[in-house]
Parts: sequence; structure tokens; C-alpha cells
Amino acid sequence: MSTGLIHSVESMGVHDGPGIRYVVFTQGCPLRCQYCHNPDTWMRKAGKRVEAGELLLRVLKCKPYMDSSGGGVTISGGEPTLQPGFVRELLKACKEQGIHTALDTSGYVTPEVFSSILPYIDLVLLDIKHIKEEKHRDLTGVSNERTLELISLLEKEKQPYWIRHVIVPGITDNRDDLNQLASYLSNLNGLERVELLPYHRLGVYKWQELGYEYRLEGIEPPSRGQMQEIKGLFIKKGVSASIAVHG
Ligand SMILES: C[S@@+](CC[C@H](N)C(=O)[O-])C[C@H]1O[C@@H](n2cnc3c(N)ncnc32)[C@H](O)[C@@H]1O
Ligand code: SF4
Repeated sequence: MSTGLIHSVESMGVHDGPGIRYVVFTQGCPLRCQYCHNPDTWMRKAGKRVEAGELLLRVLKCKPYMDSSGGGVTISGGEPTLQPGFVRELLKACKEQGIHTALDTSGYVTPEVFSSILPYIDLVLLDIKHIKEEKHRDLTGVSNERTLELISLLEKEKQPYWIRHVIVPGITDNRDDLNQLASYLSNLNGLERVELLPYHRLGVYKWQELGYEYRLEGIEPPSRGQMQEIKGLFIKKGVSASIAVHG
């Protein structure tokens, strides 16, 4: 039986997929997003080791309210695709129990690894951090090539997915970049919806506790008006976009 390194769980999550969800936050992430609200999940140590079967028993206790709300299980993190064996086993076990499954990812994963998990995922929540390669590198430390390649795979496999995009004033709210992203998304078939996430500062204290330098100091969250205007830009291109509430 596979074990996984997890950071924490949330038994009544309402921000990561439809309905009420049991959210598993895995430990470890290869990206270093400047805005990340979970920097305490980055290191591939310091988490708790759990067996997939043990976690399933905890999930099953929550099944009644997950079912009645149209919810399920979401594996988030950190970057869950770093632990494909554990994630596969947990999602497979959930599916065998009739539980809806979602995976929350940056898409920084090879097609081979992702394909090994895909049969057990009902919904992929894929965050495009930036549509422009150079800006993506600056924001996250890595290329966006794998993320875009993953979208091609999801399209090919006819896998339903949502795209997420965090709006950070001065970093990801350039209108030309957003128009480019909206045009790109308007041509996709499996995309069910786009969730625009307003940048928030709820995790800044963790950066301070960890002794990391927070480069976005001084940047405030976007206003409601700014978010509405950006949402309008997506709608205008025929992309079904909504503004998410903070997690
Ligand atoms: C912490 S990540 C974990 C899953 C995966 N690593 C990813 O980035 O998609 C979950 C979601 O939170 C978003 N997020 C992280 N920090 C944020 C912040 N400061 N404001 C708004 N959304 C944030 C991410 O962009 C992602 O969509
Ligand atoms: S990919 Fe997700 S968990 Fe990793 S640094 Fe970025 S927002 Fe944080």
C-alpha cells in the first residue's frame, strides 16, 4: 500500500471544486510562485506520512455530506503530481467507493506521469500561472511549457477541466496578456469554466515565519471593479469565467 507525504487535510472545503469537499494538501512543490499562500508545503520533508487506505477511511466518514452537496475529494498541495503512486491509489480507491474526484495542479508534470493518474480523476483544476513564458518563469521559477502541454493532453483525452488564474495587480493583470490567455482558452473544447482568483495576502505571515523574502510586499489585492472588468474580457471572448472567493 502506498504512503504519501501530506501537509494537512480539510474536511469541509468549499473552494476547490464543486460541492463540499475533503481536501488533501500534499507536501512538496517544484514551483516557487511569488504569491503562493502555501509556502509551508514546498519542502519535500516535514509533512506527515499517511497510507492511502488510512486516508480513505477518513474520507468515507465524510461521504454523506459530500454526496448530498455534489462534492467529493480534491487532492491539492503543494503539487500533488509529485507523488503519483500515492495520488493514483487514493483516487482509485475513492472512485471505487463512488466518490467524485478532483486534482488541483499547476500542470508542472510530464504527460507520462499525468496519464497514469488521469483514469481516476473526474475533474482537473489546472492553474495557468501566466500565459507568457518569460513572465511565467519570473513568477514561478519554471517554464509554462508543461502546463500548456497538459492542456493538449486533456483535450485529446476529452477530460473535463477548469482553468484557474490568479489576478495579481502589476504581475498578471496586463490586459494584452489576459486577452492572449482568453483567446487561447476560447479555442478549447474540454474547458468547463475559468475561475479567476483574486490575489490575496492571507499566506504572507507564513513566508515571514519561514524566513523567506516576500517579493510582492506592497502589492494590494485587486478591487472588485478590477476583477469584474477582467471577467468581462473573458466573457467577451466567449469564455465562461467567474470570480472565485478566497480559500
Ligand atoms: C496552493 S495551490 C496548490 C495546487 C497547485 N500547486 C497549484 O498551484 O495549482 C492552490 C491554488 O491556490 C492558488 N493560490 C496560491 N496562492 C494564492 C494567493 N496568494 N492568492 C490567490 N490564489 C492563490 C494557486 O494559484 C492555485 O490555484
Ligand atoms: S504551484 Fe501551487 S503550491 Fe506550488 S508554489 Fe505555486 S501556488 Fe504554491
